[in-house]
Amino acid sequence: MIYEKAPAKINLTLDVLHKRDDGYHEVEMVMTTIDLADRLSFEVMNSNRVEIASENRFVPNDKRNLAFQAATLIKERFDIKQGVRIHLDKHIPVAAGLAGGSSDAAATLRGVNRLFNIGLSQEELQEIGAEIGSDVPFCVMGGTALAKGRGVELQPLSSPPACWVVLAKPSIGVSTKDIYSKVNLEQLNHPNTQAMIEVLENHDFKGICKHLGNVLQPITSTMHHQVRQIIQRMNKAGGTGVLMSGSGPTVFSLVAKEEKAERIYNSLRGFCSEVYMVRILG
Ligand SMILES: C[C@@](CO)(OP(=O)(O)O)[C@H](O)COP(=O)(O)OP(=O)(O)OC[C@H]1O[C@@H](n2ccc(N)nc2=O)[C@H](O)[C@@H]1O
Ligand SMILES: Nc1ncnc2c1ncn2[C@@H]1O[C@H](COP(=O)(O)OP(=O)(O)O)[C@@H](O)[C@H]1O
Repeated sequence: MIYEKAPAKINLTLDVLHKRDDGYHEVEMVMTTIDLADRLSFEVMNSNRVEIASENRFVPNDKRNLAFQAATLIKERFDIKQGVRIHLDKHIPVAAGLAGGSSDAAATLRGVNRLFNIGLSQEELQEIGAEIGSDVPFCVMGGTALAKGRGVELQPLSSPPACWVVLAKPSIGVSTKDIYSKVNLEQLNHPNTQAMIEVLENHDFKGICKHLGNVLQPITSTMHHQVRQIIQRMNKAGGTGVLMSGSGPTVFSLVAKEEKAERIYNSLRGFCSEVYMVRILG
C-alpha cells in the first residue's frame, strides 16, 4: 500500500490577461499550498481495473473523479496491465476554489508512478497532469509558484513567511467554467503580480497582504451574496489579507498571530458551516 497527501492551494493573485484561441483564458497567478489536505492510498489489484472509493457524498466514485482519470491515463499511456484500488479520504471542501480534485489527481500521478515503478520525473508528471486540468501541474509541483498560460506554465517562487490561514466556504457550489465565461476584459481591476513576486522574495508579510488580488472575486461575489458577507465578516473580525481563492466561493484571510487567527475563526463559525484554520505550507 502506498500513501500520498494532496494539499489544497490558495491563489494569492489571479489575473486574466485575454481570451485564448483554444477557449481558455490567459492567466497570471501566484498560488501557494496550505496544510488542508486529502489523503489517498493506492493498492495493486490483479484485475486490470481502476477502482476509487470515498466516503464523501459530494465526490463521484467513478470516471468523473479526477483521481480516477489520472490513474487511467497513466495505466493506458504506459500499458500497465495490473489494476489499482484508490481510497480517497476527503478533507478539502468540494468545488471550493481550492483545487481539491486537481490535487487528488496530482497525488494519484505521484502515487501510481511509485506503485508501478514507472520512473517518471516531476516534469513528466506535470505534463501528463495538464491533460487532466489546468491546476494539476501546480499541484504536482506544490510549494509556491507563478502560473502562466492557461495555468500550466510554472515558475517556482519564494514561499510566504509562516502564517495562519483562516478559510470559510459558504454552502454554495461554483462552476469554474461559468465564472470564467462571465469575465469582461474591459472591466478588470488587475492585481500587481510583479509586486507580489517581489514581496514574496523579501518575506514581507504585510506586503503580501497588501498585494493580494483576484479578478474573479467581483464576479463570484456579485452572483453570491454569501461570498460578500463572508468577506465583510472577515474584515470586521480584524482579518488581514482577505481574498477569495480561485473561482470561489471560499474566502481566506492570512494572519500572522495565532490568537488573532483564532478570533477570526471563531467569529466565522456558526455563521458559516465550513470554516478551517490551517498553516501555510508554501
Ligand atoms: C480558477 C482556478 C485558479 O487556480 O482554479 P479553481 O477555482 O478551479 O480552483 C483555475 O484557473 C481553474 O483550473 P481548473 O479547475 O483545473 O480548470 P480546468 O478544468 O482546466 O478548466 C475548467 C474550465 O474553466 C475555464 N478555464 C480554465 C482555465 C483557464 N485558464 N481559462 C479558462 O477559461 C474553461 O472554460 C474550462 O473549460
Ligand atoms: N477527487 C475529487 N475531489 C473533488 N471533486 C472532484 C474530484 N474529482 C472530480 N471532482 C468534481 O470536480 C468538481 C470541482 O471540484 P474541486 O476540484 O473540488 O473544485 P475547484 O476546482 O473549485 O477547486 C466537483 O464538482 C466534483 O464533482
